[in-house]
Amino acid sequence: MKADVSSSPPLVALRGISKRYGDLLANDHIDLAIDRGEVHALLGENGAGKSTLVKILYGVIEPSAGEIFWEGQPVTIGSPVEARALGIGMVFQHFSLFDELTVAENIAVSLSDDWTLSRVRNRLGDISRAYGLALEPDRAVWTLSAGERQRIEIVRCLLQNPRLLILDEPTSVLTPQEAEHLFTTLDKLAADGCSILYISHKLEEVRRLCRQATILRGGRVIGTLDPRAKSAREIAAMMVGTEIGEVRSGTPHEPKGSMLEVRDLSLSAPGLHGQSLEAISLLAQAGEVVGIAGVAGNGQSELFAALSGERLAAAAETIRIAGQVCGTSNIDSRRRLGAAFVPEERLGHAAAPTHRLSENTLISHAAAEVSHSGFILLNAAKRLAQSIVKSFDVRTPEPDPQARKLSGGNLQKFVIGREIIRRPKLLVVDQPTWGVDAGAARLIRQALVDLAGEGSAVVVISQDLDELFEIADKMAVIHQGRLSPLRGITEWTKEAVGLEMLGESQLHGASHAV
Ligand SMILES: Nc1ncnc2c1ncn2[C@@H]1O[C@H](COP(=O)(O)OP(=O)(O)OP(=O)(O)O)[C@@H](O)[C@H]1O
Repeated sequence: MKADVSSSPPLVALRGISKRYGDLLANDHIDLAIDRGEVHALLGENGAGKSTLVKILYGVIEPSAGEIFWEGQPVTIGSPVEARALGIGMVFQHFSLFDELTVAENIAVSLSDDWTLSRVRNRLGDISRAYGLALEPDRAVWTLSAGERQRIEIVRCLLQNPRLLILDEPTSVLTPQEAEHLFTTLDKLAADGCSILYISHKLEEVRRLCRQATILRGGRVIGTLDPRAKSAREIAAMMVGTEIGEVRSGTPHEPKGSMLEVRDLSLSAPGLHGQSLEAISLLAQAGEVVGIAGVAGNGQSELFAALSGERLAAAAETIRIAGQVCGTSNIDSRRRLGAAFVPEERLGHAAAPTHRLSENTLISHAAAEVSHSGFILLNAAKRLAQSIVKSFDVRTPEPDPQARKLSGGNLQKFVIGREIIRRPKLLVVDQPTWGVDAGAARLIRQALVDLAGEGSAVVVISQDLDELFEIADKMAVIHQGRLSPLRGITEWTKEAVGLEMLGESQLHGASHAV
């Protein structure tokens, strides 16, 4: 630790921090020190104990053992209020916002009383501009995309001039340009002496940003390093303890018939500020992965809601699944046609947090295998949950835990596994590898490619362009509720996708002969 050699103590030092959940040691005698102005990465596979450690530092959970030193003095951080009083700010992986309140109101309620609404509004504009984090103060949070919600969390912290800023997967829902803005901001903050503890599974950005990294595995520190001195591949191998391979492409397949056909789908915006969908047409055939790229907030969640039946189209013929018209059918009817859906928000939308994994299988497996004559077959549900856990390498802290007890990436594997194991004819998945580690991302991508290889159609809505280039056979880009033409993946370049994302392809004459 740097503390021993530098003349002044580090800003924060953790010594022997442990956290026990029943038999599980989520943190096992962790030592970690961060100097002023240091950008320090906390790395580790899903379930390694990263969130647990930073929640301890932010006063959300109490450690079972160990000490925290702030500028050399022992401190007890009993709550987030105490953490903030010390100068610790945190941006969480799961957002904690009030849907019905506006952006400015959400920020004001979380700050101390001297932050009046008008003061927040005034500062919000400055901060948003300075950091490239565009936000409209009067928009209700429920109308915002995940990316925009995360911006609120980041701005909320920055308004408090933190001395240590903790960011848990901050770029998962940002566009590459927004992420680059954020890095510039973080560089500036660090140059001004603010320390940053940065959790990310994106190792290239860790290499771009951080000078120090601590790697956790199984709750223990297994090493510290300068991430610039190693390749992303080497760091990933250290994290999971083994080399991570590439996704094997499926056997080249001839698309075999339409599994999803969308014709001229238009839907008004769900609320004042949501995105309307404009004449969307899309074809996904058996045996292929179709990618939908785009910047958050351009209609992805509205498209997902329309495809899944959470919102209904005006005419049934607008959407066909496996050849059957279903534009006005609800989600259960669409599941009965052989479709499966994985929404972006895993906790709350895709999984019920306080229910056990076995109970969470009922969300989409209500038919046949886990119920009979209206009765739930609990043992069958448990067996099903177990087989998902096994096939998708879901690491659980106990047998059949509540969903909220899983780390973010492990819950994602469970939710995707729950749908894939049904062998749907059509799978529509929104942001499949959000917050999952390199090993788990590979597992999920491979599972999607394999599903298509077995003859299903897979529609992947993703902000991760590299992911789409790796697994999609065809791709379209969504921008302001309109979908670009669907093209074979090899016909796309990153530049062409970028222009479509910005809605500028027509200006540059890149597409659409009329
Ligand atoms: N409330 C809880 N009760 C029981 N076990 C828990 C609880 N919260 C976390 N765990 C377990 O503690 C371990 C560490 O989880 P943690 O969320 O810290 O991992 P992580 O490294 O942040 O993972 P990810 O990258 O997936 O977010 C996991 O095995 C997790 O299942």
